[in-house]
Amino acid sequence: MASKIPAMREISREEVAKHSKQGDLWVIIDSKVYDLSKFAALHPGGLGVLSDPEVAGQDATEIFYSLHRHEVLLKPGYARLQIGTLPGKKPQINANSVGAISKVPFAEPTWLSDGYYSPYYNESHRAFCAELRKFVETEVLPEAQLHEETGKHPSKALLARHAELGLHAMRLGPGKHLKGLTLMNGVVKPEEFDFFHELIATQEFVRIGARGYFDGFLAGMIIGLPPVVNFGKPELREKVVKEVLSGEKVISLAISEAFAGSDVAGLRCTAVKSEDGKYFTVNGTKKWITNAAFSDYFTVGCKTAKGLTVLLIPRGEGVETTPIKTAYSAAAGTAFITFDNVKVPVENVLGREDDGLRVILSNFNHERYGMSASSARSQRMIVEECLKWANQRKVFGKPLISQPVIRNKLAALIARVESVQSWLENIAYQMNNMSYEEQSLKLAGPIGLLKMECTRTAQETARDATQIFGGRAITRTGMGRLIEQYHRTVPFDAILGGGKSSNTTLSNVPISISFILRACAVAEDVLGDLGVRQAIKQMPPNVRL
Ligand code: HEM
Repeated sequence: MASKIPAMREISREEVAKHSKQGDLWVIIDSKVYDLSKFAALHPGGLGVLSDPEVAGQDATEIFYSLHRHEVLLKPGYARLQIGTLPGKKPQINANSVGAISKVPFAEPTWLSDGYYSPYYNESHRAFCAELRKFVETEVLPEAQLHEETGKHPSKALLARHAELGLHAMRLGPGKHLKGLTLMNGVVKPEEFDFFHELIATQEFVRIGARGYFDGFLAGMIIGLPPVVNFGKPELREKVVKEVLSGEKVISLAISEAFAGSDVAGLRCTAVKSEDGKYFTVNGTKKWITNAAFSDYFTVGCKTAKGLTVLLIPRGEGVETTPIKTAYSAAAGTAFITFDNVKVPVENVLGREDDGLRVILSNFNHERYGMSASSARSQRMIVEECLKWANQRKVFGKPLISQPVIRNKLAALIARVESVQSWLENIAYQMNNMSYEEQSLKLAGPIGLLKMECTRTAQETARDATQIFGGRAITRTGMGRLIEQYHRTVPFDAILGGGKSSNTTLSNVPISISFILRACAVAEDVLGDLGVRQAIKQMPPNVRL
C-alpha cells in the first residue's frame, strides 16, 4: 500500500518571522518553510550563518541557492526539516523528474532537444534512450553516487540487473553477441541495434556523474570480452561469453605493464609452453588494469617463443590482484596483477599463438569511439553545470552571466561540445554503413583525430569551468562537486585507449595487420599524427596547388 504523504500546513511569512533566533529558527526556501531549530547546530555551513537576521525567520531562497545544490533539499534527512508552505505559493525550483529531458540549452545533444531534428536517430533510438535513462537514473545513479565516495565496486545485484536488460551485451556494440537476447525489455530488437544505440548506451551512463564508478561499471568488459567473442575457441567462447553477459562473472583486459607501459611489443609477462604442448606457464605482472580488483577472468597479453600471445586466464592459483590507489575512485577497481607460475591450458589461447598483436589491436578503433562518446557527454554535463551556475550566481549584485568574460568562456564550452558530438555522430553513421575491414582502413585516422579532439577540448573545458566556478571548483562536495571531479579525472581520458607503438614495434608487425596497427596510439599528439599520416597516405599522387 502506498504510504500517505502528510499534507503540509500553510504558514504565513509573518508567522515564520516570529521564529528568528537560535533554538527557534525557521526559514523560507522556495516557498517551503523549514524548521532549522535543532539542525542549526549540525549545519555543515555553521550555526552563525543561519542566525543572521537576514536569514533567520526570513526568505532565504536566493542565499540558499548561491551556496547549495538543489539536491541538498532532496536528501531525506534534510527534506524532513520542511514543516509547511507559504499560503497560495508553489515552489518554482524543480529537480528534473525521472527520465526527463533537460530544458537547459545545450544540456542535451540536439537530437534529444525539444524542437530540433536529426537525420541519424529514429524511433527505436528514442525509445531505447527513454527506457535506459529511467533505468540509469532510478537504479544506477543512487549506487554510483554512493560508491564513488566509498570506493566500493558496482554491486553484484546491479550488475545482474544490467545484464538482465541486455545492457552488458549492448555496451559491446552491435554484433552477433546480441543474437537471441531481449534488449531493454524488448524496446530494441537485436537486429536493429546499431552504433547509435551504442552511442546512447555510453552517453546515458556518463550522466551518473561518477567517473571512477563509471569505469568500474564494466570498462574492463568492454575491452576484455571482444577478444573472447572474436578469437576464442568455440567451447571456451560459449562458456565465458555466457557467464560474463549474464553478469555472473567479470572480465578485464590485462596488457599494460610497469616495464612496458602500453608498448605491447615490449611486454615482459611470459607464457612458456609445456613440453607436451598442453599448457602454458605464465609469469609476470600487469599494471593499471581497470576492474581487475574484482575480475574473474583476465584477457592477458603474454610474451611467447616467437611473439605475443593472448591468453584467457581465470582467477585462481597463482593469480593475485592488489588495488592501486589512483586519482579517481577505487570503485573502478584498478589493480596490479601478479601471475606466479599460473598454468593455462592451450585451449585458452585467443586467436593464434604468437599472433596476439592482431587480437589486442583489433578492438582499438571501437574502444576509442566509445571513449570519444563518453568524453563528449561529460563535456556536455559540464556545459549544463556552468550555464546553471552562471545564471544563478550573483556577484556584485549582478548575475555572473552578465560578465562578458564569462559569456565568452561559455561560448567556447558550447562550441567545443557541439563540434565533437557532431563529428562523433558522423563517425557512428560511417560505422553503421561500413564493414569491419572498411572501418579499419578508412576510420582509424578519423577516430584517432576525434579522440584527440575530444580529450584535448575536454581539458580546455575543465580549465574554463574551473574559472567559472572559482573556489567551488576545488571542493569535492557542494556546488562545484562535478567540476572538481571532472578537473581531477579528465586527464585520464587522454591517456587511456590503446597501446603506444614505437616505429620499432611497427616494423616487427606483419604487413597483413599493419592497417590495424595504424590505429594503435595513445597520447593525443600521437593520435593526431596517426590521423594525418593516414590522410597523407590517401592523397592522390596527381594533385598540386
Ligand atoms: C534546509 C536548510 C539548509 C540545509 C539542509 C543546509 C545544508 C547544508 C549542507 C549539506 C552544506 C554542505 C555543503 C553542501 O554539501 O552543499 C551546507 C553548507 C553551507 N550552508 Fe547550508 N543548509 C541550509 C540552509 C542554509 C542557509 C539558509 C544558509 C544561509 C546563509 C546556509 C549557509 C551555508 C553555508 C555558508 C555553507 C558552506 C558553503 C560552502 O562551503 O561553500 N545554509 N549547508
